[in-house]
Amino acid sequence: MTDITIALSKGRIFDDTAPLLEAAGIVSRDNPESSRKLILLTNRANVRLVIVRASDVPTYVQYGAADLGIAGKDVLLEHGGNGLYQPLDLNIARCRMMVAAPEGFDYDSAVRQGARLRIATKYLQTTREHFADKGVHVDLIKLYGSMELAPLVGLADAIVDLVSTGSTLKANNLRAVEEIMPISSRLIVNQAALKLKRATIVPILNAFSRAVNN
Ligand SMILES: Nc1ncnc2c1ncn2[C@@H]1O[C@H](COP(=O)(O)OP(=O)(O)OP(=O)(O)O)[C@@H](O)[C@H]1O
Ligand SMILES: O=P(O)(O)OC[C@H]1O[C@H](OP(=O)(O)OP(=O)(O)O)[C@H](O)[C@@H]1O
Repeated sequence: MTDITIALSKGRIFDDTAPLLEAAGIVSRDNPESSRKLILLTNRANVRLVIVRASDVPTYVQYGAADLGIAGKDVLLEHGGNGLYQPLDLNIARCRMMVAAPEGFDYDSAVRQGARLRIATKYLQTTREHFADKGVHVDLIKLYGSMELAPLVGLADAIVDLVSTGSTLKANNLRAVEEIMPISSRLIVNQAALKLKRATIVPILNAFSRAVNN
């Protein structure tokens, strides 16, 4: 029996993936919210889940430490996608990558006038590319979270972050001023594993695909 390892982050990705895994006949024996275990066994003796940071999922799959993984498009763009197949958009963890600025900040004028903007973000590659395409000069400030704070304390003029309901922006007197792209999570596969473990992996991919399209 071929062993399969699937890398997932806990929280929204695990929660939204659990029904898809179930459709593929895979049920975790533990809940990562209540367990401190990082390797979770499943009802299938040959399938295990590993729980990693969302932004680490592509790395585990790239190096073959996991055969499959679930990662947001935001994370995949920052990683670059080396060594990965991305066969399926799972349509889960949907949100939008946006530029956001304080309520009073005239973003459109600043861009029109060619001002050099200071942008705080966790998403350096995507942000750099977005503003380069627009021909806007930006100074990027790398943060790892709580981006919404940066414009409030003078660290940046604006941020690039993910927005879903908009309540985090609203709570911090920010508003979305530009959409960069819609985001959802994809199933990713190690390229070598797909060749070597094809007979085990393809039925899992097909079951995910059927569950997503239902
Ligand atoms: N508010 C949101 N609504 C829906 N999907 C979201 C939202 N925020 C993030 N996501 C998506 O879910 C994925 C996982 O988010 P999660 O909050 O679990 O990790 P993270 O905190 O962004 O990453 P890390 O732990 O590596 O810093 C993100 O990569 C993104 O694709
Ligand atoms: O528009 P909203 O529905 O308010 O969602 C947006 C928030 O969601 C994400 O954070 P998350 O909840 O993942 O927190 P984290 O970045 O600290 O993990 C994102 O970084 C925003 O802060």
